[in-house]
Amino acid sequence: MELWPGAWMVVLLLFLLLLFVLPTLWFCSPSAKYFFKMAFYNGWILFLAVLAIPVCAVRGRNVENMKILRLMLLHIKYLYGIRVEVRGAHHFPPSQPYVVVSNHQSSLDLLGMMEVLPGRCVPIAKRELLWAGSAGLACWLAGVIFIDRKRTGDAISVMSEVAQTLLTQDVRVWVFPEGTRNHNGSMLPFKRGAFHLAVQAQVPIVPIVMSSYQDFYCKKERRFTSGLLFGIFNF
Ligand SMILES: CCCCCCCCCCCCCC(=O)SCCNC(=O)CCNC(=O)[C@H](O)C(C)(C)COP(=O)(O)OP(=O)(O)OC[C@H]1O[C@@H](n2cnc3c(N)ncnc32)[C@H](O)[C@@H]1OP(=O)(O)O
Ligand SMILES: CCCCCCCC/C=C\CCCCCCCC(=O)OC[C@@H](O)COP(=O)(O)O
Repeated sequence: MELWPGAWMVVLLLFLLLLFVLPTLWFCSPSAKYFFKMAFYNGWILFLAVLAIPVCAVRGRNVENMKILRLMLLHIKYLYGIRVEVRGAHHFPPSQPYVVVSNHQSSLDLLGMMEVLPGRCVPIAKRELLWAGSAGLACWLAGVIFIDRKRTGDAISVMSEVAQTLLTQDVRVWVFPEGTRNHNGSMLPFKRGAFHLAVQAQVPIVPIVMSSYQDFYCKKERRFTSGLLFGIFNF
């Protein structure tokens, strides 16, 4: 197929325009910067998941695969200039099943979570994440537990099974008891599942708090800067 001779010129002009417009937006518009950073965050995780899938598939669905995901995600904080400070990590019980409960501000929590994720620990996630392309498959291979939040009965029976698995397969579980992301500076009332789980399995609860992202990230204001710290306090 022959291209119309002026077509190359148009393509070149569009390319130059992009070359000029994108950096201008990046430096002049905090909202555009926010969108680029979030788009790259999701896109990069989807890409990393593509790499992780064949490695994890060797073992099949296995909680040990979570180590692979963790190692693959640890560098993201450097890309975003986020320094993660962990305090009190020694409070993790050394070697026994337990339920970690932590606050949930945004998908950036993944960075803090990966920083401290103990061995053989899997998060409980909303079922929709299973359909998030490569990330969903990687999560499934790493043993992430999916619950359908719209069907309380089903979610409860999944969690009762988890209570058994916790003990028989020496697994730890990470639950966001608020049940959804909440970035308004306070905490939502807790859902009860994590606590039923700990009682049913007779295991301790380990609370973790990630400090507010307000200094460097705010979805409402479309603001996402870098170089600021968030701490994780485990007490
Ligand atoms: C490289 C690629 C990498 C990819 C990334 C990898 C990492 C991915 C990380 C992903 C991170 C993703 C992060 C995410 O996706 S966060 C979103 C998903 N997580 C959650 O929803 C948190 C867990 N939710 C719960 O625990 C809720 O309680 C559930 C969902 C179970 C029900 O919620 P619901 O709102 O419907 O109701 P309710 O809590 O008011 O409870 C209702 C009633 O049921 C009773 N009840 C509850 N539970 C139990 C039980 N177990 N046994 C017996 N009874 C139980 C309870 O006492 C109450 O009864 P009563 O007291 O009023 O009489
Ligand atoms: C081919 C299909 C492409 C689908 C593209 C999907 C894009 C998503 C890509 C990557 C996702 C990265 C994994 C992020 C893990 C954190 C997930 C998360 O934070 O889920 C939110 C959940 O806790 C609460 O959900 P809601 O606040 O109730 O909502």
